[in-house]
Amino acid sequence: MGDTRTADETGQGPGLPPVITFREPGSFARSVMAERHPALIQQVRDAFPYGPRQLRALDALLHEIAHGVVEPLDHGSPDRDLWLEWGREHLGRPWFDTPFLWGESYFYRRLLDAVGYFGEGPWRGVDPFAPFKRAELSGGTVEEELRALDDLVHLPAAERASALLHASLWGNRADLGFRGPGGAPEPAGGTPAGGLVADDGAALWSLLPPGARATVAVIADNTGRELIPDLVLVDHLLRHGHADRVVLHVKPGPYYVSDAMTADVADCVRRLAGASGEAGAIGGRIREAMGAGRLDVRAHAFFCAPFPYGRMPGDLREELASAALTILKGDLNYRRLVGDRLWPGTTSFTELTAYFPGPVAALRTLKSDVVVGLEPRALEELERSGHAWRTSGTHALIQVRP
Ligand SMILES: O=P(O)(O)OC[C@H]1O[C@](O)(CO)[C@@H](O)[C@@H]1O
Repeated sequence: MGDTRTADETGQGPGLPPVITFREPGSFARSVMAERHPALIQQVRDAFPYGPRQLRALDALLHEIAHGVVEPLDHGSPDRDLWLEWGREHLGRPWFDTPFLWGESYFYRRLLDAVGYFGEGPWRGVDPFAPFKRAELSGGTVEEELRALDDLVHLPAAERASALLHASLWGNRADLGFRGPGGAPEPAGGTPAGGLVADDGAALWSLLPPGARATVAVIADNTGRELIPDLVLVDHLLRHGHADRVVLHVKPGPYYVSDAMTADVADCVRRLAGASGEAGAIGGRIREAMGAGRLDVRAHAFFCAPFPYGRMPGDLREELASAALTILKGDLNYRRLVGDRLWPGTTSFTELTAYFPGPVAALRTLKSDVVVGLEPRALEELERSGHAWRTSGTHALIQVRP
């Protein structure tokens, strides 16, 4: 069957670089659908004593991805109609023909259907990724990272601020989906293996002068080893007057394995508050800030939608417009911010994000092909390195559009 979709529907409009799909043999996106997703289904299958219904549904999803076409959500799924609309151009076609952003997002939604997350039965509301999140939170690495906070207490404020910003940035490398079977190994030792390919850190701090009574929005990404340093940074912003109020945006449901939901925020705050030393003090202050409404948690449905932020609904746009700065964490949020396309690496970050309702800062380790805003010389050097710098999580960036 020929492709009868219009340029708009495929996202391959004139003048724009191609939208990334799973089609390209050897591409990173293809490996996500062909290797990572099947491995993840197996991990979830192993982690729970599911009944025959869930096991059959997981097997069917696995088979559908490899051999079938994209099927709609189950009858009775609360958002079936929404996804019928969102998937109008993709349902009924092979999974590998769908855009990377849409297909990956829909995969996670289908996984929730398979395990009965939205169903009427006993598995309703059981986060299929909870065991992985729990193991990370109670593990030795988090323990060490919490203890390391004691070393920062006596640093001058500016140095501490920079250290906390970098901890939040590199926390994005600790991504459970990324580390799973089929994923690249995590660089050892918790220290950054590459460097920053762009560093607008100074511009970020200049947008948050102490005493400005600003609201800062943080669009969170992963829980655990990423959300903990995010919360530590939030505490610093509130405590040192860089922000008067912080709104932390999380996902309304399980997504991309380790993405933070409200329940995960609660677990991370509990983990902090239960620790000794500076970590415990920070946990106590975060609880207080939440109780006083200085730290608000929101879970807008759009954060699990398969679209770039250019399509954000009016209420979210209005909310972000009122922030002095939106800090946007992680790789997926970056793809949604600039558009999941094969942009030339020197494309202007400022121009691509001009539509965003207010000043925005992206904090991201590189875990997919999309990257913009690089200096031509830096890009050349990276390309010459022969290293998988775009996808291996060894490099990171801080990019700001004031
Ligand atoms: O948690 P992050 O930083 O958004 O990373 C998620 C990234 O991992 C992947 O899901 C691949 O496993 C990418 O497609 C995605 O951009």
